[in-house]
Amino acid sequence: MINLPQKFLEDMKEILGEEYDDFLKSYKDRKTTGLRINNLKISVEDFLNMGLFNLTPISWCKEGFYYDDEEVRPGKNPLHEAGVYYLQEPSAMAVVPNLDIKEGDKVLDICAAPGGKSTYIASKLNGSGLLVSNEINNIRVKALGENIERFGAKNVIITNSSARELEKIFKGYFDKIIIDAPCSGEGMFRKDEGAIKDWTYDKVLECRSIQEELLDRAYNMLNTEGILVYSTCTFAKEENEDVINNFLSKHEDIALLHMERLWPHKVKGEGHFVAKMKKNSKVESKLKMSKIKKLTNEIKDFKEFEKKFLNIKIEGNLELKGDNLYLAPNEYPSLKGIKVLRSGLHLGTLKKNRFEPSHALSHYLKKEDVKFVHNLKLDSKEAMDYLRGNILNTGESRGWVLVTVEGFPLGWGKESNGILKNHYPKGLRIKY
Ligand SMILES: C[S@@+](CC[C@H](N)C(=O)[O-])C[C@H]1O[C@@H](n2cnc3c(N)ncnc32)[C@H](O)[C@@H]1O
Repeated sequence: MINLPQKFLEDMKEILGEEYDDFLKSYKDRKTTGLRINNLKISVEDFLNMGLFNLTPISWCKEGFYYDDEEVRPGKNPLHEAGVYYLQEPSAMAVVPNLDIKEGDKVLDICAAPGGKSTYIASKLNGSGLLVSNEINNIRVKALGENIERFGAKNVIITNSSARELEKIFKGYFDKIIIDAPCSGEGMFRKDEGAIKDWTYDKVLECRSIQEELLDRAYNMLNTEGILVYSTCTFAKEENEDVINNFLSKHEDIALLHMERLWPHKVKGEGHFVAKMKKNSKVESKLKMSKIKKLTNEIKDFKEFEKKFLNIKIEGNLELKGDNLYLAPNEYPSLKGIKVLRSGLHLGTLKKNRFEPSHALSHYLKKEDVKFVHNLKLDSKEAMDYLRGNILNTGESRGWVLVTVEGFPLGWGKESNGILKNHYPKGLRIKY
C-alpha cells in the first residue's frame, strides 16, 4: 500500500465522509493509461480499424481510449513518433471538451507543457483560428514544441513567457483560455510516487497563490463571452473550489457554468478537477497585428523545392526570420515583448542556393502532398532503423523523400545513389 501523507489523508476524510474508505481502496487498483487519437492525421474509426493495442473507449472523450500498459507499449510504436496519437492520462482528457472549441476560435493555453491539452485543442481547431500555447519553463517548453510539431498543427504560436507578460499584449483577445495549473499533484499519487515525496501542505498553499495570480491574468485576456477553463490534478479544496470561489467573488461578470471532480474511486482515471466559467461583460480588444513583408526573390529556393518535391502549394503568410522560413498564423498578433519559441509552422531553412525542409513540415504534410514517398510497414526493421537515424537502402536517387509508416509521415530523407540519407532529427532518434 502506498504511504500517503497524514495531513492529506485527514483532509480527504473531511471532504469525502462516507466515501473515504472507497477512496482509500482505489490506491490498491492499478493506475489507468490512455491514448488520444489525433484527428488531424486519422479518424477514430480508421484508427480502430487498424486493430491496435486492444483499446476500450473512455466515456468522456470520443478520441480517447484505455490501453493496458502491461500488455502493450504504444509509446514505443512508430505511429507514436508519427503523431497519430498522444499518450495522456484518461482523466486529463476530460478538460478540453469543456472549452467547446469551434473552428476559428482564438485560444490560449497558459500552462501548456508537455502539450496534452494543447495538442487536443490543436486537433479540434483543425488548422483554423489561433492557438497560443505558452509554457513558462524554458526546458519544458522544448517538449511542448516537439509534441505540437509531431501533431502536424498549423496556426500555433508557442511562447515561453509568464502570464503577466502575456497579459500586457493580449488584453481582451481570447475566445477561450485554459489554465491547467501547476498544483500539488495529489491526484497523481497512484501514478507517480515522486508526487508523494514532493508533497507538503506548504506546497498546496504556494500553488494556490500561483493559481490565483494566473486566474487574474487570464480574466484580463478574455474576450466578451469568452470561456475560461481551470483545471488541476489535485484534490485539495484550497487549490480547487476555494480558488474558484475567491475568483468569482472578485468578478461579478464571471459565471460558473460547471465544476467537477474526477475521483479515482468513481471513474476509471486518476484525480482531476475542472471548472468552466464564462465572461459576460463586454470587452474591447485593441491588439496590434504583425506586419509581414511580402517575399519574392528571397524565397526562390523554397519555391523551387515546392515545385520539384511537393504536389501542393503552401499558401499563406510566409515569413522569413534570419534563414528560417515559417508559415505564420493567418491571425497573427504582434508578439513584441514576449519570448517566442515558434510563431507558426517552421517550413525549413534557406541554405546557400538550396532549401532544406524542416521536420515540422514533414509532419504537417500528408503523403499525397509529396512527390516521393518511401513507405515502411509498421512492424518492419526498416521503420525502427529510420527512427534510430540509420541510412536506408532504397535503390533510388530522387532527392527529398518523405519517409512514412503505414502512410503517416515520420520525417525526411535525402536520396542519392540508391541510399536514403537520414534526416530524422538527432534529438528525437530512438535509442532502443
Ligand atoms: C499541470 S502542468 C501542465 C500540463 C499540460 N497542460 C498538459 O496537459 O500537458 C503545469 C505547468 O505549469 C507550469 N507553471 C509553473 N509555474 C507557473 C507559473 N507561475 N505560471 C505559468 N505556468 C507555470 C509548469 O512548468 C507546468 O508545465
